[in-house]
Amino acid sequence: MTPRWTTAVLDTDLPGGLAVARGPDGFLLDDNGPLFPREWLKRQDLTVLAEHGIGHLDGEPVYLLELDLAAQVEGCRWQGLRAFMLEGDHTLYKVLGYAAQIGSWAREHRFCGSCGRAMTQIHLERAMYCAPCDLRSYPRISPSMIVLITRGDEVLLARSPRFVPGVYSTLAGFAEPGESAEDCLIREVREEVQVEVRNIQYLGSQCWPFPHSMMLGFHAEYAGGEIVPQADEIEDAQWFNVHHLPPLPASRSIARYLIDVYVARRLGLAEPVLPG
Ligand SMILES: NC(=O)c1ccc[n+]([C@@H]2O[C@H](COP(=O)([O-])OP(=O)(O)OC[C@H]3O[C@@H](n4cnc5c(N)ncnc54)[C@H](O)[C@@H]3O)[C@@H](O)[C@H]2O)c1
Ligand SMILES: [Mg+2]
Ligand SMILES: [Zn+2]
Repeated sequence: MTPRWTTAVLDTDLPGGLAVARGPDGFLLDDNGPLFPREWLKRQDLTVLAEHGIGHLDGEPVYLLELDLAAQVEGCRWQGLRAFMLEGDHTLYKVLGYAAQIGSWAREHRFCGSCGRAMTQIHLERAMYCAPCDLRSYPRISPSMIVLITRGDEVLLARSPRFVPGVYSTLAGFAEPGESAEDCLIREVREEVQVEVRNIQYLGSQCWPFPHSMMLGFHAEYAGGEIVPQADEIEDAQWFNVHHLPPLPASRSIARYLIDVYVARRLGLAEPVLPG
């Protein structure tokens, strides 16, 4: 089956297509959603920092207008990416997640990180270029490990002070230079709860565009230690029985998938599918 959405670097000199506008408050939206005829959108009073051709949705070229300010457009409002993740068409969320990552990269790479001069877009390549330094800057992706630790019928879940009240999730953390995925996982688990793990199994990955994580999801068995939550980062961490789970993360997140897979295996239910 042909996918509905494919990314591509499109020529911004060509006319036509659809476009999304992204500003400090998220994406512009009207009753038809966040995709507008591009020529119409460009006639609105918007301060465009950068324009990028980002791909094809149902065969139509899609462009991104990255804005400096959130303008008022009649009949339209602004909505953050998280709201698109939580509900609505998943393919549309994928388009917007990609647009958000390209938008923040374009915004943050207007100037060369080495010499400070203005950079230019390389034609038909997703890279910004500084000629004097011969430096290319590509979109930033941050590998992050996420792990469900289990002990028989129990799963180790924690909450960060940033979470919605009551919600508990799996442990996660960013890879540091010099680490393998497994090194990072073991370090993060030690830092966040002072627990040791074994039998690390990779389950799958997910793009998490908040702002640019690539989540690598694992299952690990408990190997030892008493839970000691990391000050400031972890508000609470506990073992929960699979029959008595607390409120869990959003159903489209890989955190939720890791929990649902284990619960399904434990209870002999059908396994869930990881949303891409
Ligand atoms: N998709 C999911 O289900 C899911 C669930 C949980 C966490 N996450 C994501 O996983 C990522 C990591 O989780 P965390 O917040 O617990 O990370 P973490 O445990 O590494 O702690 C966050 C800290 O890491 C540092 N940091 C921030 N950005 C960084 C980067 N790009 N590289 C290295 N260090 C960085 C900062 O000091 C920040 O305070 C976040 O993007 C988070 O949103 C996704
Ligand atoms: Mg963490
Ligand atoms: Zn330079």
